[in-house]
Amino acid sequence: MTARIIDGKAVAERLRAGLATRIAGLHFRPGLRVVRVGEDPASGVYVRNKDRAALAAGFDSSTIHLPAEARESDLLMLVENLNIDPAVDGILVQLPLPPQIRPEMVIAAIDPAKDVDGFHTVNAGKLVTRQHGLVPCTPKGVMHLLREAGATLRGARAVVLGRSQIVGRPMAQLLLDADCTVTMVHSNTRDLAAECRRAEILVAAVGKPELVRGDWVGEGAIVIDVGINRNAAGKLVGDVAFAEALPRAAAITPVPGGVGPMTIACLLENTLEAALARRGHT
Ligand SMILES: NC(=O)C1=CN([C@@H]2O[C@H](COP(=O)(O)OP(=O)(O)OC[C@H]3O[C@@H](n4cnc5c(N)ncnc54)[C@H](OP(=O)(O)O)[C@@H]3O)[C@@H](O)[C@H]2O)C=CC1
Ligand SMILES: Nc1nc(=O)c2c([nH]1)NC[C@@H]1CN(c3ccc(C(=O)N[C@@H](CCC(=O)O)C(=O)O)cc3)C=[N+]21
Repeated sequence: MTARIIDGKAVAERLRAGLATRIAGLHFRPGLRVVRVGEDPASGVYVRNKDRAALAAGFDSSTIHLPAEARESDLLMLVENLNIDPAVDGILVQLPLPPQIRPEMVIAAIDPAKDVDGFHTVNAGKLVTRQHGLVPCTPKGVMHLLREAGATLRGARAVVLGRSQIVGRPMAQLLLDADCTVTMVHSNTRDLAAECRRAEILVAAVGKPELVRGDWVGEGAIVIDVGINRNAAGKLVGDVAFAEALPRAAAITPVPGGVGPMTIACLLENTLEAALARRGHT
């Protein structure tokens, strides 16, 4: 068998086109502000991609760039101004931040109703208690891709590799809510390969280039590769050895062109959701 390649770029384009249509029918433009501090080169690419996609879909989007030496209090004051600005529906503070700024303080300062990353404790708490809130973009994008791939979720054995606050944990929660049988594996797991091999749905979010080898992938598994890493040759690769996984998986996402574009599309989806919720639509 050779796996079907799940085209995240195409799915993201369709999602964004749907958002553009909905926004064209509104009497206002949902507002997104992306805050970038310093010059992290990877952030530069993502922030530009977000801005371009947001503007194309009809959002009122802009990036606010603070210098690398900005103090935590400068950023907190900026967040407070965005919180009270009625034109702003979504606030995203690009991570990582420079070392003098504590990310948890900044995330806690964002109005949960404008927290389009879904990182605030209020939104994280809503996710685990199954209340309606803003859901982190990357796991939300993965769920879209699984549905597009025609995956049967109910009762499926899902394995999530990685347990970060922004990807692994919310990912496991969403899979659980979709009635998967979920296993989370991490750096203390004994025999990672064996755990992964049992997965019917395998989501890799570890940040280790090509950690998941071909023989970690069960026959017919659906493999979602969240990782975005540069390998020794400077090439962009995922957490899964793509060529090795291809003959075993039923479907697999590529890197680039898989989960990454979905993260941006879901950021826009969250911004529209936040804009409607703030105006009393549900
Ligand atoms: N496509 C997209 O839109 C996005 C992609 N990413 C990418 O996804 C990847 C993961 O990101 P993120 O979740 O933020 O990363 P973190 O570094 O926050 O978390 C990594 C997780 O993987 C686990 N881990 C690390 N090494 C190993 C190992 N050798 N074996 C088993 N488990 C391991 C860690 O375990 P432990 O908890 O035990 O330390 C941790 O839970 C990165 O490549 C990142 O660039 C991230 C966000 C968005
Ligand atoms: N507050 C915050 N929220 C985030 O969601 C957030 C963040 N900080 N910091 C960094 C990570 C990473 N991230 C990506 C977004 C898009 C692509 C993406 O579009 N990737 C494309 C292109 C990749 C390329 O060519 O470099 C692809 O995979 O095809 C990747 C990664 C969001 N993150």
